[in-house]
Amino acid sequence: MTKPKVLISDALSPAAVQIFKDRGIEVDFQPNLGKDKDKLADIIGDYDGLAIRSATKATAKIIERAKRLKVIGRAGIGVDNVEIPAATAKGIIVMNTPFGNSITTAEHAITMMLSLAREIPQADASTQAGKWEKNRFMGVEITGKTLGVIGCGNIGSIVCDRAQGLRMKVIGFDPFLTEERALDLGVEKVELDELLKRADFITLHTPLTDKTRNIIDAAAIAKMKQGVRIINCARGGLIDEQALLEALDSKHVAGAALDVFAEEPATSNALFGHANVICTPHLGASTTEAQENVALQIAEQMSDYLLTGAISNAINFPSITAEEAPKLKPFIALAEKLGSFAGQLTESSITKIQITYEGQVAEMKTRALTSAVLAGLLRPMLGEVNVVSAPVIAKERGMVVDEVLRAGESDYESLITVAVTTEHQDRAVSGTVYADGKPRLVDIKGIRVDAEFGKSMIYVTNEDKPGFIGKFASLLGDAKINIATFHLGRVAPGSDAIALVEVDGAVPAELLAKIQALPQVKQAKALAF
Ligand SMILES: NC(=O)c1ccc[n+]([C@@H]2O[C@H](COP(=O)([O-])OP(=O)(O)OC[C@H]3O[C@@H](n4cnc5c(N)ncnc54)[C@H](O)[C@@H]3O)[C@@H](O)[C@H]2O)c1
Ligand SMILES: O=C(O)[C@H](O)COP(=O)(O)O
Repeated sequence: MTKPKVLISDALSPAAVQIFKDRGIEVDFQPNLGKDKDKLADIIGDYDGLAIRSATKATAKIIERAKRLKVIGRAGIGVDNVEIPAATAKGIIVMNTPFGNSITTAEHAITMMLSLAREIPQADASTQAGKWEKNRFMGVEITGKTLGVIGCGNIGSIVCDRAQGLRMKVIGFDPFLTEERALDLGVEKVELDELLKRADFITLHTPLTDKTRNIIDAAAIAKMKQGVRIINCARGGLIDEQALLEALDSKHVAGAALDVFAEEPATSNALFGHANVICTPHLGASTTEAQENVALQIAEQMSDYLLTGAISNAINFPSITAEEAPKLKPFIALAEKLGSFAGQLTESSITKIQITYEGQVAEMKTRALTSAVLAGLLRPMLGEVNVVSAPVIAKERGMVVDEVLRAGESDYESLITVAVTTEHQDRAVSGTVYADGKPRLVDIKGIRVDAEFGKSMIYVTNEDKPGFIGKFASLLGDAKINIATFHLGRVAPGSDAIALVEVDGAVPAELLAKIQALPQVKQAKALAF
């Protein structure tokens, strides 16, 4: 067998090079190559593995040229620099190291908060310039102050712990934070508006998703206390930078500490030079310890995959063997989509997930399928959850996951049902795979349907009364949204009904609001698969 060949195109710790060599893998270490996308595109065709940090953008264009690439390994957490659908379409595994730099990044957020409270960078620059401006710098104490943590996952929860050590009162907003987990963390669980209203300091620790983009915008800032200080060591797009600038100018926001920016590398930014802004160039994960951790871990994971086929911490595929793969593949897609369907409809903490496998699918590797359901379910909230970490995350968050296996009890050869219990409601959705290998939705909340999962869909629950379909279709027509497929179902004439409509293109928020306002409509949601 020829030796697999790996390219390291970012500044990983050299520890990774040694691991690859020790495992018998040829390795090419070009720490600055990631910044030169043309050169990367020219040479990527020679490699089986690509190891990166955040500087390399593994775009669809690069992936297209990666003729023999089998694995992209991210030595770190965020994989927003990898076009996952493009990699998945080519069968390239994308893996990360979800925990290796969490402590270091949490420490950076705390450092930024303290620097902000005492204006350390500004005072340092002034002192070293020989100004001795003792009266210019008047800090604030953090003891007894309220810290609002938005996103209490791996990093956020470490920040909560450290802040309590600094005698702060910690309040947290995270839709996936259960009361039990909040109690364990010693955090008061609050809604976002309350956090914005009460916090003296606000720190962000969510992934960048459609739901979190610009979570701190002008409207959110308007709800904050006068003199609030904001820290962002997560992702740039979480803050509307223009709105922040205006709030800093008006002194509504007393200071901001930013490690990440809407556009990176951030060599110019409207916030640069503001007296109350302190910045670092995406240094959250930059400690010797964290870089050793993530480099060693990614090199081991990539070597395992290239040499033995074992998969761990994959974002886009569960751990399965080569023999199992072809049979499982369509059911994995079904499981992820059913989970995603349920996840996109869920707005409060999930307490229980029951997955029932009936017929032939009950004899397959249901653990992998359950992981795929959980990854699909959690991803709309958590962004970078993968099939390996999804069960751990679900457990950590106090979600009970039940698998039920039944041999040949349904009308279908194979049927998967995902039932989700939240603090407020129960919801079940079932699907199957037909002979064409495509996943289908066959039951939603006990209502029979037969629908494929479209890229962009509108899901409506309504009262089965005359007039709804006409009004609904005209709203779409007025918005110039083309209907691709239309599926209706109901419990009984005149009772609860659903409409599941595939449309061409994204669903604008204004259109959704108009659908929601129709008299027969109980709920309208835009879904993406
Ligand atoms: N600055 C850096 O160098 C650096 C280093 C590592 C990670 N990061 C970034 O930090 C962020 C957090 O990483 P992590 O490892 O803690 O991730 P995580 O997945 O463990 O935690 C993210 C948390 O955000 C929560 N969340 C999702 N949507 C939310 C919403 N709308 N409102 C509030 N909470 C929401 C999730 O429930 C989850 O608990 C990520 O964006 C990651 O890419 C940055
Ligand atoms: O997501 C991450 O792990 C961080 O953003 C760190 O990115 P870096 O490896 O480029 O420092």
